[in-house]
Amino acid sequence: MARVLVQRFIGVARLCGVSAVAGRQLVSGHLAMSTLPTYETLRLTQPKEHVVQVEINRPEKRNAMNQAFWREMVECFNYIADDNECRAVVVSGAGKVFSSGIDLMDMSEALLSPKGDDTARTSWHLRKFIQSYQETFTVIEKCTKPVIAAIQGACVGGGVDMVTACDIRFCTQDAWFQVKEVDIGLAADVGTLQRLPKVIGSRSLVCDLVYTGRKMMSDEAKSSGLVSRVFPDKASLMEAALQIAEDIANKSPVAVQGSKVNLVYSRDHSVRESLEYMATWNMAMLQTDDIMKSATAVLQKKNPKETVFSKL
Ligand SMILES: CCC/C=C/C=C/C(=O)SCCNC(=O)CCNC(=O)[C@H](O)C(C)(C)COP(=O)(O)OP(=O)(O)OC[C@H]1O[C@@H](n2cnc3c(N)ncnc32)[C@H](O)[C@@H]1OP(=O)(O)O
Repeated sequence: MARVLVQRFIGVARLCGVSAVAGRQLVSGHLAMSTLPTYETLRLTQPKEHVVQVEINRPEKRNAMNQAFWREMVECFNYIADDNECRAVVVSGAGKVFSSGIDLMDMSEALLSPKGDDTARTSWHLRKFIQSYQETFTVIEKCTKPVIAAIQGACVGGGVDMVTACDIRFCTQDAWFQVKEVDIGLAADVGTLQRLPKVIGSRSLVCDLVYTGRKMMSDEAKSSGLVSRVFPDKASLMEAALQIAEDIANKSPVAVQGSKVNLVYSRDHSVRESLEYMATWNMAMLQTDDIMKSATAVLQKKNPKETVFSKL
């Protein structure tokens, strides 16, 4: 029976022009890559085919999020969202910590002393400013490519806002997390209060962390579900993060990115609404050639790397 199915799939796959080409496209021993943009605060590299690594690159300031960072993240993720070579993203921090949160020495004047002709106008501008900072992390969620956060050392304030917008979180044993906004006199306003309760199940724990600003160490981060895996050091963390990114990038981008879109949707809607959305989504996406390619590879017990999917 299995053989008949394999032959049937192979027959149809041939008709569809599917070729199970082995290996990746290497150019003189290097992965072929499109030119990645350069930024002041972010370093983009392509460590594996179809994988982009976004590294916050201010290690001497513990990757504090200065004004350039808040702007560049939006540019960077809009670029990645449109880059059909990229199928998975790893975000990380250069040096010994992931991020120390907002740059306390480079906070925008729009935040510290908002201007306007009266209270309404001042508030209006401040609201727009806050929304623009919210977009810095919402772009991670809007980007249909899965984003894996690799966290070492401190992940403070804005760092927590950032990683809660990611799809998968891994950390090192020495990692710690701190929703520190109350300590600088504000309610966290760029994602933590909205996303953290959906990431970790316990509302009591969320309130405990948010109201006290205490540190949560990696073991508690793991037991609460904030991170799914803990590694002894940064080297093993990065290896695992890049490996899972590569595994994801080897699969059908139609299947993976459709899954992300629908997971994000279902987090914010009822099961009934989400099933409706899914049915409408898949009435188009089920017509992809990727199903035939993937099913043929499964039946032939091929390594997923051997199946080549066209760009999305
Ligand atoms: C609309 C607004 C939305 C956004 C809100 C966001 C809010 C937040 O993010 S609240 C959290 C603010 N962050 C902090 O309170 C953390 C402050 N930093 C630390 O606690 C420590 O630096 C840390 C534990 C992260 C690391 O400690 P370590 O001993 O390894 O380094 P340091 O010697 O302290 O720092 C080295 C240099 O980095 C500078 N630096 C560190 N954090 C920040 C920061 N958040 N902003 C600006 N600069 C930072 C520090 O001053 C040192 O610089 P230098 O003296 O020039 O060497």
